[in-house]
Amino acid sequence: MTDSGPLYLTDEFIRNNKLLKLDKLIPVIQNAMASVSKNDEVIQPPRTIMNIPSLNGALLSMPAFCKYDDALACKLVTAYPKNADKGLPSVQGTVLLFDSTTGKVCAIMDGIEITTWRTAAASAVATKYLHNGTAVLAILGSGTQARSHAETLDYCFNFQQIRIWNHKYEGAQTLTKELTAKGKNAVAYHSVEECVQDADVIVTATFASSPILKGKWIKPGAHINAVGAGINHHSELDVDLYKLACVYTDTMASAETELKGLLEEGMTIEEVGDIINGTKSADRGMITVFQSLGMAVEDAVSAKLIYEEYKKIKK
Ligand SMILES: NC(=O)C1=CN([C@@H]2O[C@H](COP(=O)(O)OP(=O)(O)OC[C@H]3O[C@@H](n4cnc5c(N)ncnc54)[C@H](OP(=O)(O)O)[C@@H]3O)[C@@H](O)[C@H]2O)C=CC1
Ligand SMILES: O=C([O-])C1=[NH+]CCC1
Repeated sequence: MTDSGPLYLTDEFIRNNKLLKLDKLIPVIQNAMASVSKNDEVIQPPRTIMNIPSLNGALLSMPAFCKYDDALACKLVTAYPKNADKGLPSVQGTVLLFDSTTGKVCAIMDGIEITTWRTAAASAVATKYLHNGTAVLAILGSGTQARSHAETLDYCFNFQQIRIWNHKYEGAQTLTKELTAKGKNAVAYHSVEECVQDADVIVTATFASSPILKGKWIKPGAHINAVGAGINHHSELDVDLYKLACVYTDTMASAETELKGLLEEGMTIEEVGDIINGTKSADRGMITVFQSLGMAVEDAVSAKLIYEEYKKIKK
């Protein structure tokens, strides 16, 4: 019996062949988020987060099975915040996609495209279910996630203005110029307070290890997608903001360990999936926070989507 081994898809191939288009990815991610909040549809053990303090890096292992999409996969992903100094992405990884009936590896994929777009798609889904307005989008950070969030959220909501703040102003200017070149009304800000004033939707996508966003700056009813995962998952927003807001996440199973600090403060956290499924209703009018942790099942269904799209172009 001959076996040519698993398919290998690079980030470049996935990007160049448009195997992860937003019109297909967003519904797939929405289904995954909804499935997590239903019994029996997703198997997703808490991920292993191995911090390596001496190297200022981390390695995460993220396996998942989604019955709905028949997607069995495992992502290994690293986060090295200082990689920009070396001209490398901070978050890199590999996703193994398995045949769920035999356990055979059917594809090995680079994980940057998957992580970049599935994270923004999850924020777009959360925003769809929790927001109250879409005139002004404010993004804190100007890296990979800031870019994918600008594109994905604008694709979904067509904002009148996109504001960018970065701890180094040049980063905000660069991303603003890129967005302006694409015909967007984009503005770079020196101050976070001014950037988020009266914003309807805010994204935090930085490696900040102490709070950069304060509750007192946010207008009532604004929605925040808190994406950054520096030293821990809730370092970008100050505690007062969490206290003011209704807080949602992607999976409570991870929140119980990764958001332990917030839960110990007595905060209630709900899954966005329950809102999608209609089993709970959103608190419209309140400030809402989607604390994105990132889920293995998002990687699994994205890898499955890429594999199916690849089979179409190879026919
Ligand atoms: N929730 C999820 O599912 C996922 C979360 N993430 C997290 O999202 C965040 C952004 O990732 P990504 O865009 O890939 O990384 P990038 O390195 O591409 O971007 C990081 C951004 O954070 C800024 N930054 C770095 N250090 C600080 C600091 N101390 N204070 C404030 N800003 C800072 C950088 O600015 P500059 O470059 O100018 O220094 C840059 O704008 C990370 O925390 C990452 O772990 C990533 C993937 C998935
Ligand atoms: O979910 C994910 O892939 C990640 N979360 C933080 C860094 C990478």
